Amino acid sequence: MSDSKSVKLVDESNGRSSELPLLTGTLGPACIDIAPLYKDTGHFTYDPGYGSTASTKSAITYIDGDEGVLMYRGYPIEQLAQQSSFLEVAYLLLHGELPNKSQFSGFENDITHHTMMHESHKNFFQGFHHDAHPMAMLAASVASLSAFYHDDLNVDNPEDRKLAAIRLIAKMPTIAAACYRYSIGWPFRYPRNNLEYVTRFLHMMFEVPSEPLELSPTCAKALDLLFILHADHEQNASTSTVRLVGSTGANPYASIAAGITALWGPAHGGANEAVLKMLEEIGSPDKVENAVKRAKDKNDNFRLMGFGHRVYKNFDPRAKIIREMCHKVLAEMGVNDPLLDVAMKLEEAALKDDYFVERKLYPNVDFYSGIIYKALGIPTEMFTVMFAIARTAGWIAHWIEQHETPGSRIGRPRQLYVGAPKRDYASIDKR
Ligand SMILES: CC(=O)SCCNC(=O)CCNC(=O)[C@H](O)C(C)(C)COP(=O)(O)OP(=O)(O)OC[C@H]1O[C@@H](n2cnc3c(N)ncnc32)[C@H](O)[C@@H]1OP(=O)(O)O
Ligand SMILES: O=C([O-])CC(=O)C(=O)O
Repeated sequence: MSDSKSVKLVDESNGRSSELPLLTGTLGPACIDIAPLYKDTGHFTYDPGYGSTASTKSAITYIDGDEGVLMYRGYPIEQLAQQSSFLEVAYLLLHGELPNKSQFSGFENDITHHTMMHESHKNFFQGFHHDAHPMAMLAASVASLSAFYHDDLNVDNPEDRKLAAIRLIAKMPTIAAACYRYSIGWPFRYPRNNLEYVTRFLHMMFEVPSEPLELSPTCAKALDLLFILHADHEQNASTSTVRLVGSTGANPYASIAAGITALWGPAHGGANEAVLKMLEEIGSPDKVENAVKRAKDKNDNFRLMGFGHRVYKNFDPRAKIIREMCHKVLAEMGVNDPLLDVAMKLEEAALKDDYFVERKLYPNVDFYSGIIYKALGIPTEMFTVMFAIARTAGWIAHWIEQHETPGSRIGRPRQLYVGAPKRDYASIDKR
């Protein structure tokens, strides 16, 4: 490869070399001339990073990246954020319609029934190093669900798929809280099933024996809102991973565990943890200018975490809602976090800077979420775990949709081979 914008293909049979631009497009007959090894592949599209390839049809989530529009099953995210609850949104993603009262109470009962972790499942945690990252424990723990619920699971049976979805959505907060408590050496808490989804999770996270946990309604509402906003986002890297793994017929727990590992990366869901660390590193509003300067320097690998998006070339609508909630939560909790001043100054500086304006780099969902998590007492290492709890609803909705779609095929992208042409093997003493 000669540089990042083109690829050099050499035909050693005649010594000809050609530069092939790294552009999205179709390698048709013209390619035959450039790359003899492609003669028999005919026609395919080269699209690094899948910038313009739709891998599937889906009826779950719609995004208009130029206008900053996001809808779940046709409902604008702003309306869901204001009027719905995470569990209702999970039902909507799974079933395609909002539930009526009896459907919702049935769904809530099903979820509540499955909140417990198997007692033997807890033993897995003892094998983890005490300072393991909670995302590492979460991924391994969710993958291990395959070892508990395999006997009765037939991925081709709609009832089994539904049960797997309920189990995952129900157990995720329990497993997530266990990851946190193990990391600080506290005993696990059983889920208190008389509580609602979000409050139950906060109790499992923070409750200390014999001390009742005081939770403000703002705290629970803020977390529920964050869960709604993170629940789905069409073919992001982790959801595409779930679908790719799912396309092989792998069980849902294995598929979702793969999604968790994809989410962990700092270019994706891991950005929420990276944002907070970046804001702490910047430290004060007067250091923002230097951070922006560094982010623009192509010789410095520092990027503004929480900025930019593959699809949104306008404000991420979720970031607007979270920013507003961030001010509200901090005000109601009486928290004065200087990191919010750094974040606001950073947003202001980037939005005025030609580099960010020309590239249409705006704050994304991860930019302000960490400041709310921090105010709620969630430790930084748990931020991506929080994202994973919410995204489980979207992941499993996609996994189910994939299995319900007739004619779904195994995911199998092609590659553009840029290696050596055919050559003859030489024995080791002749090399
Ligand atoms: C839940 C989520 O997953 S939301 C995304 C969370 N990730 C982050 O916040 C990490 C920071 N952001 C990024 O790394 C990127 O913007 C991504 C991964 C989100 C999107 O990546 P892509 O769509 O592949 O965009 P790409 O990396 O090609 O960037 C386009 C241009 O903007 C620049 N750019 C993109 N994001 C940033 C950033 N955060 N800071 C500085 N420059 C940036 C790139 O250097 C590139 O510049 P160039 O044209 O001069 O080469
Ligand atoms: O859509 C993406 O690429 C990333 C994202 O915002 C998400 O997964 O929520």
